[in-house]
Amino acid sequence: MLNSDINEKLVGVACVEEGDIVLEIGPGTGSLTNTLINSGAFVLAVEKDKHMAALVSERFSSTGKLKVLNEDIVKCHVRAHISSLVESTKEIDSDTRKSKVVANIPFYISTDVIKQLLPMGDTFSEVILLLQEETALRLVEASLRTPEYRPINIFVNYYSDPEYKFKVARTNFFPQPNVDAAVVSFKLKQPSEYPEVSSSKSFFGMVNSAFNEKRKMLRNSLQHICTSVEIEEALESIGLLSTSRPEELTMNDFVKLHNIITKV
Ligand SMILES: C[S@@+](CC[C@H](N)C(=O)[O-])C[C@H]1O[C@@H](n2cnc3c(N)ncnc32)[C@H](O)[C@@H]1O
Repeated sequence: MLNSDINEKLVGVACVEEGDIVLEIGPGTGSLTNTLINSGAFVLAVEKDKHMAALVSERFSSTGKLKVLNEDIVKCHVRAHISSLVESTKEIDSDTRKSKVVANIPFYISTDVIKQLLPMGDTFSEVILLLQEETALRLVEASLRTPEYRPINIFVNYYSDPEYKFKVARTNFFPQPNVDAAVVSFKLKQPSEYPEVSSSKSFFGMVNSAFNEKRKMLRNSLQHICTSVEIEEALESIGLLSTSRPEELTMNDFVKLHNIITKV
């Protein structure tokens, strides 16, 4: 369970307003749920544990502000559930409003949740997560030419504008974990704002191939797409060295490279 001051700060970062629809993941006994409901939100909570789901549902049943799905978030059809909720809240203009995600997630599903939710800019305006601090720093602050720089950084920047909000010391949790946490906000891009690539599948396929052989130069690791000479020419045409390795390219560099080498 999380200290109530931190719940307040977490909800404050999300600027939750009366009538907002908020997805919460793993509500447990409902301490964050309580703060969300008190801020005027309607909460869709996805809780894997049957007993916890029943408990939290019962706790807030009189408010009419909580719907609990007893499901694994990773397998849940989030988009369909949110859009039917938006449809059913008649007084709200469903064309203009966007739902949010505010969650103290189980740390072990962080990567799966990020991969699942960040491409949902058509459904959510913002995803605010309490993550393990190390994960938060790796996702938001990993710099070029460091071992922490990975395909997930390209993924995060492709779909969102991430921001590290604040650290949450382990003493704010009960029971106390062995690690500190941090709150990160991911402002989701609308699908029309995604970098222009012919296919996101082909783009991330190229990024993953590049990082699979991280120590190799791109002119060697991407030879399944085109010849090494063509890769060298493409790199030089976007102002990079022909000997570049994946950790030297920003997300925009990868986009430019992809758009050239998939056309040759
Ligand atoms: C509040 S979270 C834990 C948060 C804390 N940051 C941590 O990692 O220990 C714990 C809740 O998430 C639920 N949970 C765990 N995995 C889940 C999943 N895949 N989908 C939905 N709920 C899940 C658990 O049943 C539990 O009630």
